[in-house]
This record gives sequence, structure tokens and C-alpha cells, in this order.
Amino acid sequence: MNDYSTRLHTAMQAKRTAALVGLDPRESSLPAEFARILQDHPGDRFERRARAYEEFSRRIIDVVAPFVAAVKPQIAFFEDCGPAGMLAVRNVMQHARDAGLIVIADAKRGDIGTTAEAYASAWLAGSDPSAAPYPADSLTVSPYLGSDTLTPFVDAAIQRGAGLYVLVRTSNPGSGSFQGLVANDRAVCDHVAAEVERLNQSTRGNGSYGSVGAVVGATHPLELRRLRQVMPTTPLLVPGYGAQGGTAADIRPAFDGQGLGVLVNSSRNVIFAHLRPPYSEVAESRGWEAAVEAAARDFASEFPVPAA
Ligand SMILES: O=C(O)c1cc(=O)[nH]c(=O)n1[C@@H]1O[C@H](COP(=O)(O)O)[C@@H](O)[C@H]1O
Repeated sequence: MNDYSTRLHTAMQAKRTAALVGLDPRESSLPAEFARILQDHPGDRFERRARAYEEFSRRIIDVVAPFVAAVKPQIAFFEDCGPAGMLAVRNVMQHARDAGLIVIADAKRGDIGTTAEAYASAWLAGSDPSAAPYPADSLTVSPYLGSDTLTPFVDAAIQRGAGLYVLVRTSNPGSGSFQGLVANDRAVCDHVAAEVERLNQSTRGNGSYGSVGAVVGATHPLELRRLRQVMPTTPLLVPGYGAQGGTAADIRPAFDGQGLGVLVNSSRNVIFAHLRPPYSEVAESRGWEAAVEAAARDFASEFPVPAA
């Protein structure tokens, strides 16, 4: 069984990019052709929306799979469709795995130990997609309840060859209100980062990176640099690029010498490329999937990874 970091970095080297496409479907931004499903598909409006999100996400996966290493379904949008949405996201995750992509479930879970065990068991399929009802390779996790509540996730990650991304410094404008508070001369996010690095070491084996990752937003470039120093062997998930204002130059210092150690997320800017220039022109002449393909290619080329 290959551990998460080995699988992730193999995928990044195969696709030669650190780009990750976020699957955040939103009814109001779907291409026009999905109006048919939203109106005519059998079931109530939640079931119809779930059907549209599944079809849209599957087609995004088919378009981007040649260019990126991973996708990150944002569970909130599927949950907002009720039970049909959860079935849809399960199918989307399986479709992505069948396409050879690394799947990060963005569900931001976290709770006391026994409950955390159930969350981990539900989401961390790891190297064997049949090991959990939701076949994710890795999961986003909140550290707010304390270090002991991360342990069940770490144990499951080790057992199943799965990965975690613990929220350290999130990309939203107000993330400093708690994460930036200073205690014992260090910001809370630095304390979390030190703990993530410690937990990560226990999963590391002989590889350069372990399986306990951290989320650090591209919108805080100075913190990103500092936190990379605190977590030198921790794989980073960096959201906030593109639609939230983060740039490639903000993120580059977090990569190691081989172009590894960081996955960069972009959701809206890729999956809804048909809504913004210059890709809207591509959509007009060649359809929305051509626009997504062009946006995914451009995004992937911003974060090149050399072949192994
Ligand atoms: O865990 C995340 O992925 C995440 C953490 C964070 O700090 N900021 C953040 O934007 N995200 C997620 O990353 C995605 C960003 O989407 P775009 O802004 O459209 O690229 C959303 O699904 C967010 O929930």
C-alpha cells in the first residue's frame, strides 16, 4: 500500500503540475445546457439540482483529468441538495478516482475522539476506494477541538494510506480573528502548524513528506512563507489563488526544490471559466467545456512540476 504523499507526488509528477481543480458547483453559474436537467429531471428540486451537479462535475473531471493531478469536491454544495446530493458526490468522487485523479474531500470535519473516528472511517478511503462509503484519498479537517481530536484521523490515515489537510491559516479575510491571536508569544496558527508538523512526522516513513497536510491560504503570502518554515515536511493545500486574489508569485516560495510539497486549488475560475474573459470567448465559439479546458491548461502551466 502506497502512502498518501507518495501517491500524490507521483500524480503531480505524472501530470507535471501542482494544480488542483475544486469542484464547487453552484446552480446560478452552471452552463445554460443544465437548465434542462434543473427543470425536467424527475424528482424534487433538490434531486434535480443534485443530478445537475453530478453531471456537471463528471464532465469537468473528464475535461481536466489530463491536465491536473487532483480534484477537491466541496461537500457543502452537494449537502445543500439533501440525500441525493450526498449520493451524487459519492459518484463524482468515484468517477474522479476512475479517471486516475487524487480526490480531496473538502468537508472540514472535526469532533471529539469517538465521533472523529466515525468521520475518518466515512471519508478516508485512502489507497483502496472501497474502504469507505465516500472514496476520498484525503480530507480537510478542523483542529479547533484540540490535538486529541486529530489523532483518530491520523490513525485512519496511516491505516488506509490516506491523507489529511488540517486548517492552519485559512484564506478568508477574517481568518486572523482567531488564527492570528497570540498566545505564549506565537500566533494560534503557528501553534497549530507546529502540532501538524509533529503529527506529520509520525506518518513520514522514509519519504520527504508525511500524510498530515496543512491548509494555508494564498491570500496571506507572508504567513505562507513563515508557516512553511514551521512545517518543512508537511504537504500544503493552498486555496485562495485566482478568484480570492492570491497569485502564483505569492505561492511559489512554499514549493521545495523539486516543485513538490504544495497543491494549489482553483475552483470558480476553472469550473465556471465560461463566465469570464478571455475564456467566455472560447465558450462562445467552442462551448463551455472548451473554456474549462483552456482555463485548466493555463492554471496547470502556472505551477509546473518536473517529471520524476
Ligand atoms: O479547505 C479549503 O479548501 C479552503 C480553505 C480556505 O482557507 N479557503 C478556501 O477557499 N477553501 C476552499 O477552497 C475553495 C475556493 O474556491 P475558489 O475561491 O472558487 O477558488 C472553496 O471550496 C473553499 O471552501
